[in-house]
Amino acid sequence: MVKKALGGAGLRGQVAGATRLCTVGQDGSGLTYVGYDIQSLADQAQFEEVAYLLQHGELPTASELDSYKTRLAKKRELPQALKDVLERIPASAHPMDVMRTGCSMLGVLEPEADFSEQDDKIERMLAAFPSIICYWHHYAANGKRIDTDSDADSIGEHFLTLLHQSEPDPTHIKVMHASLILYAEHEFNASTFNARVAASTLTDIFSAVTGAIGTLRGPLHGGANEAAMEMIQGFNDPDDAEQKLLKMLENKEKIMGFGHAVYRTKDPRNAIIKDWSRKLAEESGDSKLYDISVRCEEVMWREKELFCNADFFHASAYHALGIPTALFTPIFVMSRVSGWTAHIKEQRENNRIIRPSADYTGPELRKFVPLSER
Ligand SMILES: CC(=O)SCCNC(=O)CCNC(=O)[C@H](O)C(C)(C)COP(=O)(O)OP(=O)(O)OC[C@H]1O[C@@H](n2cnc3c(N)ncnc32)[C@H](O)[C@@H]1OP(=O)(O)O
Ligand SMILES: O=C([O-])CC(=O)C(=O)O
Repeated sequence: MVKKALGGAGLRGQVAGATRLCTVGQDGSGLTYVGYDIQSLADQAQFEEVAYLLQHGELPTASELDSYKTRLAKKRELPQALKDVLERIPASAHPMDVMRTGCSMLGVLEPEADFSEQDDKIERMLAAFPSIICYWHHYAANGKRIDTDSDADSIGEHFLTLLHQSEPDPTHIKVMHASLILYAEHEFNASTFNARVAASTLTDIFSAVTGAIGTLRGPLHGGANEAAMEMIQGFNDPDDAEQKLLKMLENKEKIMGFGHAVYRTKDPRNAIIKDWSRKLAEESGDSKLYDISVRCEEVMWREKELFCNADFFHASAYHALGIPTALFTPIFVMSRVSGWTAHIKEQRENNRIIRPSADYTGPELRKFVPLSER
């Protein structure tokens, strides 16, 4: 008898472990990081406070934050051997492949000898990831070898400084803080679960994060911000967006940036990034993509009761910051590495190898037929 494959249900709703790091979709506490509501964190905190919270379980005091940021700033520079590898990655590569390769190479050059080094390695990845993507971006585009150090006060500012090779607008730095906070952590999403499975084998932290980057890359997960951008750029105006969306829905196409595996009526991160996208549109006097995005949101809710997830309004917001579309998902990596590594630490604290069972759906026992008789 052929049984129904559980995998087809995507393990939806099944509890696969415990975490103190995050709630997703719980009534009354939709999204919290270590007990703090996402709205208050995105409104009031810097990303570094949130990264510290995830790593250490408490918000930092002013002096703890100061020394944390000083340590991170000292870890931005890349070793020459890593720059050499980045220079060999072709300009045609996807930046997520660059992130995956860069993370893996960092683990080759500066391996985690034992778990006592984990906090140092986590800080290294947080600090170095923006440098990795920007170094490759400039070298691949025009052969320019940028300085990967900067005087920036934060990870978001460092990224914008390296990307644009100029001092960022203060509003843009605030958007980066909010965006990195929104993307930092989300319980047992696919990439985090991947990181925990890897960690449960007691592998090193770079291997676990490298796997998570590969998982985040897919358009059903982190890659949706890039895919959403490609879609909305194909719409001329809100009416055109509505017509084309209706056609896509008729053709049963997936609309990127909509829907969620856990949330049923809204993603609490959407209102926050949507608000930033609106402010950026007002500030620049160019509201085309914002207006198109709002119409998409209306049509999707009206037609399918599907709502924007964290990715959808990130597309227009990042575009307004002058960020190339292919770099959208690498920014997600720069942020989510804080959540992945917090989960890796949590897994290591109380570890047992993660090894579920499968419901067998193959043939009954068969007699082996030798090659010559087949
Ligand atoms: C940060 C993040 O990773 S957030 C997620 C980013 N991903 C995307 O934006 C990609 C587009 N969205 C999707 O593919 C899905 O909504 C997922 C992957 C996020 C969640 O998938 P699921 O948990 O399987 O979705 P769910 O069970 O709610 O789907 C219900 C129905 O709505 C449909 N649906 C869900 N999302 C969409 C969408 N974006 N466009 C069109 N239809 C959709 C499903 O196909 C399904 O239809 P069916 O019953 O006829 O098969
Ligand atoms: O939780 C999920 O399945 C996907 C998601 O929104 C995230 O990882 O931020």
